[in-house]
Amino acid sequence: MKAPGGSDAAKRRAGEHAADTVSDGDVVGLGTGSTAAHAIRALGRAVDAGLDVRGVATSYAARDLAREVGVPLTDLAAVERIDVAIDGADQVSDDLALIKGGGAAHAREKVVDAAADRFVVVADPSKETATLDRPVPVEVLPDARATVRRAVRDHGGTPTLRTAERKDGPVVTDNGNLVLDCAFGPITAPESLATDLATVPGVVAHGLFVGLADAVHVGHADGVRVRTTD
Ligand SMILES: O=C(CO)[C@H](O)[C@H](O)COP(=O)(O)O
Repeated sequence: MKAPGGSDAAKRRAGEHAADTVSDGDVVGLGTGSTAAHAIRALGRAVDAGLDVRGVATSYAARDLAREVGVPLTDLAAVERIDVAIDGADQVSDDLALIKGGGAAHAREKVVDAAADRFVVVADPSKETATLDRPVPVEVLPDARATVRRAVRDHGGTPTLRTAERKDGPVVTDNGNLVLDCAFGPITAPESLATDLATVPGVVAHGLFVGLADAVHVGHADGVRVRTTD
C-alpha cells in the first residue's frame, strides 16, 4: 500500500543527496520506489563519470532501472556485507523507525538494508510522522494467509489482502508470496510489534524497520535535511 503523494522534486533532492555520499569501491544496496529510483539514476550518472561501485538490487524494478542507467550489479547471494544501502520509506517516525513495503519489496529490502554498514533512508516530508500509524505490510506464504490473518487479529491488527488495480486477484511479490496490509492504529511500541509479527509462522517479512536506519535524508524545496539518531 503506497503512501499518498509527496513532491517528486523533494524526492529527487533526497535521492541525489544520498547518492552523493557513496564512495569509490562501495557495494551499494539499491532500494525500491520512486525516491530510491532518483538515487539509482544519480549513481548511474556518477558511474558514467568514473565512480566504481557495484549495486545490490532490492527488487526486479530496482534491478531493471540499475541496468538501464548503467550501475553494475552483483547478486545479493554473492555478498556478505554491503557498504551503504539507499532506500525509501512509507513512513518515518521521530526516532527513525520506518514502515516500508508500499512496493511489496520489503522482504528483500530488509535483508539488504540490515546488511549495510550504513543504511540511508531517502524521503520527502510527507513521510515524516511523530508516531507510525500506516498499515504494516506483511509478506506471507500464500498457504499461510488465513492463519497469519488470525494471528494479526490476535495482536490487535486488521489485515487486508493486497490487491492491485490492474490485476485480478492478489498482489504476488517478487518472491511469489502475498501481502497483508495490517492496520494497528498508532504504533506506540514498534519494537515489540516487530518482534510479535516476526514470530508468527508463515510471515516471511514485515514492513516495520526498527533500529536499522542510520540517517534519513529528507528533501525540501530549499535543500535536504539529514536526520540521524544522535
Ligand atoms: O518500501 C518501499 C517499497 O517496498 C518503498 O521504499 C516505499 O514504498 C517508498 O516508496 P516511494 O519512494 O515511491 O514513496
